[in-house]
Amino acid sequence: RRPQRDAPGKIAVVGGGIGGTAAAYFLRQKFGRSVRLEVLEKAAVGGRLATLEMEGAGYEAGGSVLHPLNLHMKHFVKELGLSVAPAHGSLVGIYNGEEFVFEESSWYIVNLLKLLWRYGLNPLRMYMWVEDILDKFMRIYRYQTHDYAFSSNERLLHALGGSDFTQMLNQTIDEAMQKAGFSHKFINEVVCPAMRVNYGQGISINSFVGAVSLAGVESGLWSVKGGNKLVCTGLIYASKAEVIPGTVLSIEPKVRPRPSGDPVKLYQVTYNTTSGLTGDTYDIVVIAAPLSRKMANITFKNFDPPVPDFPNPYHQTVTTLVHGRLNSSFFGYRDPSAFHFGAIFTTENPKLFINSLGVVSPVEDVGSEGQLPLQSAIWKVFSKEVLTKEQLNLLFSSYDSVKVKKWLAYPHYSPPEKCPPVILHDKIYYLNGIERAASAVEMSVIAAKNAALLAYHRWYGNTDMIDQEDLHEKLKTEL
Ligand SMILES: Cc1cc2nc3c(=O)[nH]c(=O)nc-3n(C[C@H](O)[C@H](O)[C@H](O)COP(=O)(O)OP(=O)(O)OC[C@H]3O[C@@H](n4cnc5c(N)ncnc54)[C@H](O)[C@@H]3O)c2cc1C
Ligand SMILES: CC(C)=CCC/C(C)=C/CC/C(C)=C/CSC[C@H](N)C(=O)O
Repeated sequence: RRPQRDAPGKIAVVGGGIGGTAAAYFLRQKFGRSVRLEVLEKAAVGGRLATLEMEGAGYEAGGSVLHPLNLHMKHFVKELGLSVAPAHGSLVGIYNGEEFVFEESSWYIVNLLKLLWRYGLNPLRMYMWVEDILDKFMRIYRYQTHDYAFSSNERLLHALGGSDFTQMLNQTIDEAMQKAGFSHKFINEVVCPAMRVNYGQGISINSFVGAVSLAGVESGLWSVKGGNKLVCTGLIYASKAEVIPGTVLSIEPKVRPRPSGDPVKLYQVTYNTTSGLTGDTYDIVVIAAPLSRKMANITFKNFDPPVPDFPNPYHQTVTTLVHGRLNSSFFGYRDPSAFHFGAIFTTENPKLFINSLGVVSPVEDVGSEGQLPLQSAIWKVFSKEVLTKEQLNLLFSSYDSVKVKKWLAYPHYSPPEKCPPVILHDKIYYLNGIERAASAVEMSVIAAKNAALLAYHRWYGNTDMIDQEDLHEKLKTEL
């Protein structure tokens, strides 16, 4: 479609994580070569995609695994000439604080029989339940390939799975799975550990993020060779955006006269750099960082009506990398040689001070099978609080190095949830509201593409490309 007006002159993207860098990429794709794109980043490009160095090698410390059906991320890896590394599989044990309630065997048939014996058909039914949700979720790729955009996160979810999807934000994964007939034992012993390993929270999280979390323990997971953050630096390069190191402090609407005399509406973005306070004006602003006082902490000055606050508490998760030997007796194994788990998930137990732990491989070498857990290995521990020396001494019989990264990792989920708006003002778009539905790398990319399409259609007045009803039916007949 031929644009009826000039392209915007300058666009600011606040935040250089996967959401911000993907937004820069899609904005370039839509608005073309002439627009100046600036990505304002207060820390490191990559954001929650980051590695920690240990003994000369890098390990994923934040977002680490991607699903085989995360098609945007797959596309980026291909387009940017990066390589996929399959996540290595290790034997999983589910620990309840007293004993292992499930111990994975290296024999497929043994696992099948154990699962059937303990949980009946629940595991198979869960797989089908998640597949049904994923099937609907995949519709987003078709909509976005055809350039359709949504003005709110709720409308986007509704277009994928109707009111079943939007309702998922109003109930816990516990309620949803109980309603669907899953047993308490299965929910507590299998579903809950998956929520704890992925989101550091139990079965009271909303059922949409719960389903995403269950997808996050399926087989076929992968990561990016060299580190997932390479996608972010690659997207910056591909989008020809300029990264400005600085902390955005405030955004304010301004009206300036054009050379012709007509007024033009712009946004004044003020940011702090190492050389002091500075700023610039932009036609469009895309915010790609969680907006709350403890996170992006941006003041919206002189907006009428005011841009509201979004009370959106984020959950603290601590990643601890430990090079050492696990103390198998802590987990009730007197004979260390019988201990064969490379990943330990946990059920809800107030006595437990960890959510999970697992052997990890360096980002350069992710495809290789993990070391035998008995030998000294690099373990990644997820916990709510920073582990004390005493706790480390309980978990490990010996260790020589420890690295810690404290995150405000993802929303603290507490349904019913309401996602913050995508449109904060005429030409200010916000990506991270989608995290209230589910926080995951691919979710940020989907939100980034949606914001870029929305910004483009609203700039050129293509109202027929926004919030179309029955897209699934309409696109069935369109090739
Ligand atoms: C420990 C952990 C494990 C995870 N594991 C997975 C996983 O395995 N798979 C998965 O899919 N997801 C995972 N996630 C979630 C995933 O990492 C995030 O959902 C995703 O990376 C969010 O990307 P984003 O760009 O939206 O936000 P961010 O990555 O947080 O990017 C926001 C950026 O904005 C910058 N910024 C903030 N405020 C300002 C400001 N005022 N001015 C300028 N810059 C600012 C920040 O420095 C940051 O770089 C995990 C998250 C954590 C913490
Ligand atoms: C968005 C869709 C459809 C799928 C994403 C599934 C996925 C990969 C979910 C994981 C989300 C998450 C926050 C994981 C955190 S921990 C990851 C891993 N277990 C680790 O040990 O680092």
